[in-house]
Amino acid sequence: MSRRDLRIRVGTKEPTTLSYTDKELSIANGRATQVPLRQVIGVQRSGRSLEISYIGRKKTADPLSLTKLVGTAEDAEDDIVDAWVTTLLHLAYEGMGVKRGRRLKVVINPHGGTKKGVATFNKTVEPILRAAGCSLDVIHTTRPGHAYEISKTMSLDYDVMVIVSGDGLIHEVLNGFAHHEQPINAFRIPLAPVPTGTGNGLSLNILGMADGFDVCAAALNIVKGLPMKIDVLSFTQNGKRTISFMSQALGLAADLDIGTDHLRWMGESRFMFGFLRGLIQFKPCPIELSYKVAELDKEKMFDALQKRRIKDTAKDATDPQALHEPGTESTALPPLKYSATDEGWTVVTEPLLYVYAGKGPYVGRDLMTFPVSLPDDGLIDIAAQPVSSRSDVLSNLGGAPKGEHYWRPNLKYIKAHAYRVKPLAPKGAVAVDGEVFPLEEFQVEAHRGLATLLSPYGYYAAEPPPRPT
Ligand SMILES: Nc1ncnc2c1ncn2[C@@H]1O[C@H](COP(=O)(O)OP(=O)(O)OP(=O)(O)O)[C@@H](O)[C@H]1O
Repeated sequence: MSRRDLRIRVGTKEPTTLSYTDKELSIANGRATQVPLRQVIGVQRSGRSLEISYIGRKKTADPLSLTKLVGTAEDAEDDIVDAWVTTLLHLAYEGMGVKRGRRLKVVINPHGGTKKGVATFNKTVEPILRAAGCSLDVIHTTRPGHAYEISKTMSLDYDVMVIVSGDGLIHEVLNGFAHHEQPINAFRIPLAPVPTGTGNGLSLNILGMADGFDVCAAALNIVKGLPMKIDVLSFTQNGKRTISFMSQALGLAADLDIGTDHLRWMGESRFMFGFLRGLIQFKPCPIELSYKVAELDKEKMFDALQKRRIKDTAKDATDPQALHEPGTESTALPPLKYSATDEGWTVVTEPLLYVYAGKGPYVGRDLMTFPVSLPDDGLIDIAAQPVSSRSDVLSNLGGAPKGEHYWRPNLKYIKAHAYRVKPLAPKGAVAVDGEVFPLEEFQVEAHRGLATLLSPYGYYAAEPPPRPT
């Protein structure tokens, strides 16, 4: 038996042989189960008794869940058991660049989504975090704006900020960080969402469509995810700067978020309802859009995304020096770089039905609005739909869940350093990360790699739509 094998007796059954490689733990008792070491989260040991905790699927089609394998190593000396456990845990944590026993600040919105945040956290998420030896400091929000205050004033000696809610609370937390007395250090604390809201776009972007709503996958990301730097955007209106991490929506796109609040019972379908309602009205949005162009060629943007997904990005992304632009080493929020009077703004002259701008592929379950968005290119993706026919727009909409609208020639897709919007009529609204702002002149620019997420992959997990043949 190699030093990596250990026989334990589980209950009265035949002995189970446990063995590990650098990649996985194998559990064999008649049939063998392989558990990737990334999914092994903890071992409790008392003498020769062991409790091994891991996240897995009981059957292939089952959701992820926490399993605790309890047994006694009857025929091994204490020090053999000790060495076996120590090496296994080392491979499952430090060997993957992950610190054991992360200190977590956990913010839960009891009113997010279907109001199951607290129950879900207590029943499913917390046991995983405890089994992984994390320390928890849990706060339930009591009102809108509470998460903003918490993150604005919190001590920065946490390894992770866990947010149990939807995208609205993430927006609040990032704005709290922006107003923290040490904003740059606050933004260095990685965020890890647990999807219990109505809109969980960030969770989809981190975990992908298959796992994006799986709170066990989210819990595993809290325990084992690696830091991934992301750009955040400054939305500036009337001299006031708001941090936006996901989207700004105008025209038909704003109809998704605005005026559908009373339809929360519909869950995410309310966004589709809003879109269809806007489509029936089919009004161009009364704005002038101008941008500082970085790229207009969809082929090149797609290739850049593919390259990014191939290389081992988690390593690059964890190196803060690689991504922070000069100037962000200071403790203050980076200053704005662009103004209306600069040279080099491109003005869009044709009428637009909607403008959707932001970061991260998914903005919701049925909408992969920015399929080629990169976490840290320092650029804003803009999808602008010129006024064409309803059937054209409907075809684009049909492909939106998988981002297929991206390749349609009648959709303008721009990567920009910054953009500006000037209203041409006094009425309307802009939705910033789902929050309503008046349609008054505003500017948006990107801050490269300013904030941090935990990610299993080191890149956004959305599958971009294939290039049409
Ligand atoms: N205790 C509370 N009572 C009422 N509202 C709260 C409470 N705590 C936080 N909120 C507010 O709930 C809003 C929605 O939160 P969040 O986005 O996380 O959930 P959601 O269900 O996905 O909502 P949305 O669809 O607006 O994104 C936030 O703007 C936040 O300010």
